Amino acid sequence: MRPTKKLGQNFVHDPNTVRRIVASAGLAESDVVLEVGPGLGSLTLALLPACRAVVAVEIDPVLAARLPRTVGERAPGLADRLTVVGADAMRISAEQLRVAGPPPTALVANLPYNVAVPVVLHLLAELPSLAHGLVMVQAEVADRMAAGPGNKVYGVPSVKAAWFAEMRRAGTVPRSVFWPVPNVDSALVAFTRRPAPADVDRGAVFAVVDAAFAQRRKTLRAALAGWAGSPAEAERVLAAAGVPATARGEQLSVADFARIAQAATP
Ligand SMILES: C[S@@+](CC[C@H](N)C(=O)[O-])C[C@H]1O[C@@H](n2cnc3c(N)ncnc32)[C@H](O)[C@@H]1O
Repeated sequence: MRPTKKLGQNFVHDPNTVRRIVASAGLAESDVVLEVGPGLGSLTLALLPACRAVVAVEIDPVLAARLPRTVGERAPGLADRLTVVGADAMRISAEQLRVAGPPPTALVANLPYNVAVPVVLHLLAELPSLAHGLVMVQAEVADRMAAGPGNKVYGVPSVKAAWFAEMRRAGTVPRSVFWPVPNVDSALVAFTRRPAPADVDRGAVFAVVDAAFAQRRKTLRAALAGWAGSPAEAERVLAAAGVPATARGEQLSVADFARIAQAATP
């Protein structure tokens, strides 16, 4: 096969890395694992003995068609634990996965790098059954996903990820374990879902986050003026939320953003 860059096809050929990913994922025997982008199946083969079932979502029809055969040849005793769904993980619905079997409880994936953040956010939003997981992503993306307020790489992905789960870095992975070798290093991010930080519409909170970081260097009074309708209204909402109007988005936690959205909700 010829790997395509567009689909982020860099395959892990190192058995130690694959074992490390599975060990770091902290799977229980009862877990149903959602694997995004199984590719040639190296991670899939290591996941199957460690959990109850694997649902593998692969966008590339050639790879999706080939995977059951690979598992049938390499791990015939475990082949009935695998379901392959040929689909785009960024758009997949809970309903599409429901027909594939029991709801997935864990996400474990070596993600296609160009869409890693939107895939993780989409799956956490769409599948409330996902309680924990471990993903391999580009090292800089891992930093951003796990960053807290005040960190220089804290931004939209950090806050949105924190809405759904506690995210933490779980080690780095050298580029040499991939074929073809990518021009970036990778890192692991582990997560555990947590209750939503507030009883407020997620879309409303994310709209505040997008507005606050669209003009990162500005104070919230200025950055949120367009979102609120005017600088005065932004100031009123911020005061009601107990957030200083002179603060910047990069200083706020997801709970602060939730309070701002709540204060703006009639
Ligand atoms: C980085 S490779 C990982 C392959 C394999 N898991 C491994 O570790 O060797 C990413 C995989 O995701 C697939 N992929 C890319 N975009 C996708 C999408 N939107 N939905 C599902 N799979 C996707 C690619 O075809 C590729 O197989």
